[in-house]
Amino acid sequence: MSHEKAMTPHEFEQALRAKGAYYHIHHPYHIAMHNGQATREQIQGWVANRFYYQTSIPLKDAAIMANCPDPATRRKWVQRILDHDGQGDGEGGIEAWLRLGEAVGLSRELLLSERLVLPGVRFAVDAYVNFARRACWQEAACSSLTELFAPQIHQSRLDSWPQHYPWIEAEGYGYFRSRLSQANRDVEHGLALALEFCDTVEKQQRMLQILQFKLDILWSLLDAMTMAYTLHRPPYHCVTDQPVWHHQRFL
Ligand SMILES: O=C(O)c1cc(C(=O)O)c2c(n1)C(=O)C(=O)c1cc(C(=O)O)[nH]c1-2
Repeated sequence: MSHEKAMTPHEFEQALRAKGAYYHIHHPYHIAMHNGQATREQIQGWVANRFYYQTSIPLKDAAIMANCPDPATRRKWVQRILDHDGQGDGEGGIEAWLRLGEAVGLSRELLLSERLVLPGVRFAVDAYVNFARRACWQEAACSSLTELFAPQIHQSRLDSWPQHYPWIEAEGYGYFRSRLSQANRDVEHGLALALEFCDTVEKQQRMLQILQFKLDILWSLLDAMTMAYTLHRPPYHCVTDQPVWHHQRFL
């Protein structure tokens, strides 16, 4: 047992928010996209690789629900799955992302085939899903708190991409727009869970490490994309110019 005193809920929230310094909005790949310096191949690579994150989020949220015995929490959490999968006649985030793919010149079939998903991206995203399966549901739930920083990143794309990339069709931007309010609602729930659950210094320190783990995942996605699309060193580049890496989900 540590003799250090736990932070107050307000201080703990500030400590979680301070992790925004490490959000992927600060990654050079993301900065280049924001500044209009990204090539068509870099934008397409990002959209195709991020699709793997999009399709994995509902698996991650279902894993959290599978471990959560509290009906009140599940009742709220299930909305996250519906946001991505759609409900009734309403299309969800996965469909919106496929439209983003089309808007940047990638067919639905190509995105769905996962052929462009780099191994490093796959491993990082799979680590998130596997963490959600193994961890206690409160820790897994709070690992979504990078979403504290997400509305700003979606807004920044809406502000900058249409100016820099006139070749991207406007219908593609629906996903970013819909996440502005969805992410804010998710964060309200996630933050309340975190502040209630982390009532000791040990739990608070562990949760800050979990948030860093999640930030590391997002950063690693862009590192893998930098290797492939900026440095032109995709996997096996010194052996073959074919994308021979696996494109199957082994979760
Ligand atoms: O575009 C982004 O930069 C970004 C980041 C994140 C994030 O911070 O994890 C999410 C999303 N988008 C997103 O669209 C989304 O649905 C989402 C769900 C989650 C999560 O951890 O449950 N993160 C994110």
